[in-house]
Amino acid sequence: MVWGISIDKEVVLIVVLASPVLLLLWRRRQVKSKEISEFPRCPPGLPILGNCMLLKSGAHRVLADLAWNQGYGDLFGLWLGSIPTVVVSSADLAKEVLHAKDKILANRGKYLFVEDLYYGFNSGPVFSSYNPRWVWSRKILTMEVLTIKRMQQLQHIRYSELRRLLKRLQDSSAGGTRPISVGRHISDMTANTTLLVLQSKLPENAITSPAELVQILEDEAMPSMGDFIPSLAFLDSLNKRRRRRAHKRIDALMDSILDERRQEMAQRLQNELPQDYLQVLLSKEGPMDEEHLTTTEIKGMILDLFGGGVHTSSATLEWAMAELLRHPECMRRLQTEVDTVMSQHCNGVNSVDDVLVDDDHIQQMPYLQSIVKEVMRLHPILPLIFPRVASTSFNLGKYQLPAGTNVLVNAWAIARDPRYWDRPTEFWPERFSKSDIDFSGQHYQYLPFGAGRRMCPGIRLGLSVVHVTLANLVRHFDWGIPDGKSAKDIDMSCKGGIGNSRAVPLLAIPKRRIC
Ligand code: HEM
Repeated sequence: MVWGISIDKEVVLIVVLASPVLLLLWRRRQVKSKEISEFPRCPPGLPILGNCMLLKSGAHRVLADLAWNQGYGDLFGLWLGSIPTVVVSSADLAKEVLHAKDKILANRGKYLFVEDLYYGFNSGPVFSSYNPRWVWSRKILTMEVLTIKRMQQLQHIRYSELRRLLKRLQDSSAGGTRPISVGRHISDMTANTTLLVLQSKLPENAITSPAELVQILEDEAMPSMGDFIPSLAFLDSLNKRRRRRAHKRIDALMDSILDERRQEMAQRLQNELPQDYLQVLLSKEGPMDEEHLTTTEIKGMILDLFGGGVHTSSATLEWAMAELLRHPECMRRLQTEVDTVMSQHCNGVNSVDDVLVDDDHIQQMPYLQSIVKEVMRLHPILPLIFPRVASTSFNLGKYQLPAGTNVLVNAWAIARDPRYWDRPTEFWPERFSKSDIDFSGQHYQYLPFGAGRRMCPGIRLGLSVVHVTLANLVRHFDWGIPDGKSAKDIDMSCKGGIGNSRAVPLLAIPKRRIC
């Protein structure tokens, strides 16, 4: 999910027509805003809607422009309907939000789509409030599910999906003569891989395929007007019905996955069962108490792990391929690094296909690691991280802000800020070769996985998928740009919506390499 609001034109029209009544409500909000002493300066907004229209699409760019070019600076305010919101655009303030005030700001907002499409607040890790149950379930995720050991146990699944991807690229491009949609192929692979690490096999004849599930989450998981102006929630009723229908399909898929495994658990010994995420979670199924996860919580966790794992990795990989196509010198240097490392592992092997680049090889590929860091600097998939919501009043900068304030950290703007980065808008992976900046959430000018207690728990898996897939894509193929186009023609705009995806799908021609 990204912080973009779905606002239909009709809604704006209705708001205008109903403005006399709504103005009364607005006056009440204005009174409330005056009660907050010294709220940071806000850009002008519309009655009732406040600044919602600013966030319609590409919010991170619009907010960066306000901070940098329109004099609003590192900390400014917004009124999203009736919700007081502040936007942070410096590393120091990001540190205050994600480190010093991390506990107060560890809540998520309550969005209608979480009720309709997901399993409600507090059932999955992503949208749960910060509470003891969330702390416990997060511990399960980090200590039992998303561990290095389990990643290693499930490595073979990932590698076999990767082989399938490489074969599909070869086939779909008709042996390197036809352009293919890079992102779609990679997204199919990450969707299959994520479902496989979750539950070891792809559901057969499922009501909803992995690719459809990705599409549903991409289309529907987005805040709507009623989240910010509760009195206008009724205007969202058509979308609500669509989200509920989508939820039914998701729930039927979850039921079939869970039922099948429960049957296996009844028939097989513990050591004969797959060691996947589902097994860890289902082995804790039970009543709502301190030792068990309820069925709804398990479904919520599976959905969040799927949603968290698929799009983030595939969108990052698509950006990476776009940058490499635009910078052939970086592509060549990367291929040389990968070939050099792999030549030490290919003795006696007949074909490049026989050996995949895997996690162990990645350690020996510093340039690959710099490329991935640089791609995530320029194209963080959650450019505003996830909004944090204050559980009590708190101070930020010179302001005392009330409980319920939403805080947006513009990680995209901070990662392009000349105060922290030389040549900030350039793709220049070498910047990381002598730098100690990493993904750990300790460097607040660089936050692709967030920071603090709500930092991404899937960081290891996400990075492994991105590194290993990218290395294999350039090892196995030379990549060309479709006829009549050049590197300059590759559109680098982003679309808004879920994550920071590319607006225009990347087309390229993979030509098999013989090393
Ligand atoms: C390149 C890959 C990935 C990127 C860039 C990424 C990025 C992020 C970011 C920025 C957040 C918000 C952190 C915050 O609020 O401070 C997040 C949260 C989350 N991510 Fe990831 N992620 C990736 C892969 C994964 C994977 C593979 C999984 C699991 C399979 C995953 C599961 C989650 C979950 C469950 C949360 C919510 C954590 C919470 O609220 O406590 N992510 N991710």
